[in-house]
Amino acid sequence: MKKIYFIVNPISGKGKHSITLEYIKSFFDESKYDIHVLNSTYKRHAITLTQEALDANADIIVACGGDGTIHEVATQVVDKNVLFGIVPVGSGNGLASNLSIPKDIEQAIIRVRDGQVLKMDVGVVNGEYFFSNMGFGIDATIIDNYEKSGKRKLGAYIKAALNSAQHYTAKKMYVTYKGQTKEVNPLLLFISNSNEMGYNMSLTPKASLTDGLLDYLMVPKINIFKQLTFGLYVLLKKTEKFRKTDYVQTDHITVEIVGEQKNGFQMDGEYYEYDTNKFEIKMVKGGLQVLY
Ligand SMILES: Nc1ncnc2c1ncn2[C@@H]1O[C@H](COP(=O)(O)OP(=O)(O)OP(=O)(O)O)[C@@H](O)[C@H]1O
Repeated sequence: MKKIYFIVNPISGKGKHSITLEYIKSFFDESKYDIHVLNSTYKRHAITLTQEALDANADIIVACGGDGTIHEVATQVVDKNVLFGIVPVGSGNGLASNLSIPKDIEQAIIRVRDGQVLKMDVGVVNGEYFFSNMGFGIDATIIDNYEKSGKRKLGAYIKAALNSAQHYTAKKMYVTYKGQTKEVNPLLLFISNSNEMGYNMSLTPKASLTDGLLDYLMVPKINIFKQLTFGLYVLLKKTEKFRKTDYVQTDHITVEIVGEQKNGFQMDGEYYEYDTNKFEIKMVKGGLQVLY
């Protein structure tokens, strides 16, 4: 008998999905599978629910939500003998797209039942896991402003992006990789495991979930016209060809932010603030066994 826990974020995406125990059971043979459904009722609740599933010796734990929910569930199962599944009902669904997991709920549940296992790499920043990407530049500021707005609509996101573009101030940082240290003032300092950010967009099209490497992309603070040009390179998925871009693939990066003691960054699309100015980013190769 296989024990499967589905951890559902009921507000993911537009919150219009309804993944109930009865619905999920209709896909599984009851003599072979013991199915459980747990709904998150507040931010980061999925972490506790995943612990509950682990304590109950789950064989498979499935995150039903967007990249935020995937982050909360997956952090608990890295390097554990549990399979991880995804039913992508978020708004962006970057990681699920990179794994070619269908957006159709029914098809995604069938992947959990019949799919193959991929041992995917996991990023680590100062001991915290991330699965898609993290960043110290304007992406972090946009997410911070968006979260502070308290709204979850696309309009709030666009407003946060415009506001951040106007008021963003680049911080001086020292970045070290492959034995060399560079001083940078980034508009973007983006480190990615996945080749998709969601909405079919990518800053790091060459990234692979299984190459043991992180893709580092740094674009310095540039004027608004050059930013628009860079936007075109993003749409064409050719960011590394933009003249000012520094793009490398490596398994170890350190970032030291000059001047401030408290520093924020985004990780899998959520904003975090740490009481340090030194960050070490590395990988757990093949640390997550994901069904796809
Ligand atoms: N019941 C709840 N009420 C409020 N927030 C919740 C609840 N359950 C989970 N959350 C929080 O909702 C946030 C967003 O979740 P998630 O990433 O799954 O959806 P999304 O933002 O629509 O998708 P994406 O990240 O792909 O754009 C997460 O930070 C999660 O902790």
